[in-house]
Amino acid sequence: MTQQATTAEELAFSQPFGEQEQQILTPEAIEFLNELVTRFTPKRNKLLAARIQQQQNIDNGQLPDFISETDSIRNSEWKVRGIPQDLLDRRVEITGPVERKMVINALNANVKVFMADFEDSLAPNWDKVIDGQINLRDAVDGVISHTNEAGKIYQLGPDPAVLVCRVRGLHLPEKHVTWRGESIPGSLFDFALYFFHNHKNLLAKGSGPYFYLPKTQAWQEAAWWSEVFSFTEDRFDLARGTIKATLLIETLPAVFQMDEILHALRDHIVGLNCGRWDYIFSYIKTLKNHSDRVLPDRQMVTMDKPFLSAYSRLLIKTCHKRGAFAMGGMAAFIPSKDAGRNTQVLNKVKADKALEANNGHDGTWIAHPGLADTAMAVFNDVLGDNPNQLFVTRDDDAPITAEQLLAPCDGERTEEGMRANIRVAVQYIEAWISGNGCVPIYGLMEDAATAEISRTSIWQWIHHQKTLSNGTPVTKALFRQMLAEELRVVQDELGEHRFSSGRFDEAARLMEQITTSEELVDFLTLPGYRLLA
Ligand SMILES: CC(=O)SCCNC(=O)CCNC(=O)[C@H](O)C(C)(C)COP(=O)(O)OP(=O)(O)OC[C@H]1O[C@@H](n2cnc3c(N)ncnc32)[C@H](O)[C@@H]1OP(=O)(O)O
Ligand SMILES: O=CC(=O)O
Ligand SMILES: [Mg+2]
Repeated sequence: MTQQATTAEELAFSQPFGEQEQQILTPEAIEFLNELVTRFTPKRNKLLAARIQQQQNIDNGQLPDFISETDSIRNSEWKVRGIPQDLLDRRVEITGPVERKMVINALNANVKVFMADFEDSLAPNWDKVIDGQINLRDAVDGVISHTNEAGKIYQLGPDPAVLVCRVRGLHLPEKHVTWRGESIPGSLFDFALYFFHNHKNLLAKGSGPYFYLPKTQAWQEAAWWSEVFSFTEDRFDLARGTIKATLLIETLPAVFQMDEILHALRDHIVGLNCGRWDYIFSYIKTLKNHSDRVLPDRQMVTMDKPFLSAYSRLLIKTCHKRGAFAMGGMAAFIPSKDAGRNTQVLNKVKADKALEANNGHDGTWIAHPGLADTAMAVFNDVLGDNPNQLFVTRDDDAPITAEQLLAPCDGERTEEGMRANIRVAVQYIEAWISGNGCVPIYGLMEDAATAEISRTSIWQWIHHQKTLSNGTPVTKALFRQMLAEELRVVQDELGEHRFSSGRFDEAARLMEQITTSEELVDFLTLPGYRLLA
């Protein structure tokens, strides 16, 4: 094992370079990473600072709105550069963390695209991000295989899904690599390494370096990505527009800037996606000081609620006007081994996907291969012989207003809802700090986005002194009492062995801190990352 302290100018690596690192962190790859970090980190830091400024305005009473300075972009005619052949039909996309077996299963599923995730579903400990890069490289090379403990061999089938890599959000650092003494942006780490190791082979087989960009809050962030992509294309002598991105509209500020985002990235963008779970989290976070917009129990906040329906319809309208895809999002249900319950799950998924397809979305997300046939059948029905629904312009939809996008969501806040939020958030945090970023809890897929909704809901209910439907005021004391009680419930559910060998004390401590703090903690993954290897 070689200890690699510093390399290429100023990047410093805190981890030893073992066999895995040596495959991915080659001198040439580091040189490219170093160029990106040096060139683009200062601007990224300014963009994060601008988020804080924007949030202060909203905290002081302003509501998010469309921007008047960019009227000309919204009101003029233009289109995005174009969509590559292998992305023209993406009616069902599976998502999942970049673990070896799951990568193979996802690529073999009955889907068009696999979104390989370094973000919401990955707890980015060092080994996992390096391993994830190796897995994706091997998948692109067509040589990925895996043998499980029972001896079952996993290999790629004949017609794997198109690979799209989701890099970490702009806020997430990669703490094992520093530049000028600061952690480098995780997004640049993921982008640089995936691009460097795969672009040639992807292009050689008629695909390309495709990315999903998460948690954007402003069109200037999209412009930053455009600069990163253009710089990379020039650096590797590739034609402008070779790198393609789909950007998640999953923050409240971003929904007001969709035209501007598409425009800023017009050489590279192929579509936007309704990342509904982060969007709901962002609605809570962005409007955290607005007592008239506190959300009810999490399960009440469904895509047919007016503010979410407006979001989906505006995204479709905006994208299709510009020749870009309008991707739907994730139903968090996962298959059940109980046949009766599974029928219910499939019916719920069917209804959710039918709403999206009938709205005009070009495709949708699933969290589990067991949902592929159901989602595919719904989209096949609506799309017919068309590969997508770019022709659905929704011209008859009345203009969608800021008021509709911000509309308060009706529904009860219940004691059971609050207790469920606690159990879900604590179990998720425990999994995350233990290195597992996506887990099934009570029949739902839970990841960083869904867990954020659970923990910020309680913060907001405390902050605005809301009352539960049984008349009990939500206070810090009530939360602390419930946290202790629900930990015992979790202990009973999981059994003594799992509970005592886990990190539930640390998870509960973190949950207590971020729920009772005066200021809302921006992302649970930031304090969580300090507890991750
Ligand atoms: C809000 C958002 O950001 S959504 C996007 C991020 N979230 C995700 O991507 C969720 C991805 N999904 C998952 O991680 C998983 O489905 C979980 C954790 C929710 C459930 O996983 P499990 O408990 O392993 O499910 P289960 O036991 O039913 O899996 C059955 C098989 O399907 C595989 N599988 C399950 N989900 C996936 C997936 N998303 N991709 C590929 N394979 C999968 C399992 O690996 C397992 O394979 P095997 O039979 O060969 O061993
Ligand atoms: O990333 C997707 C989401 O729903 O959040
Ligand atoms: Mg998300």
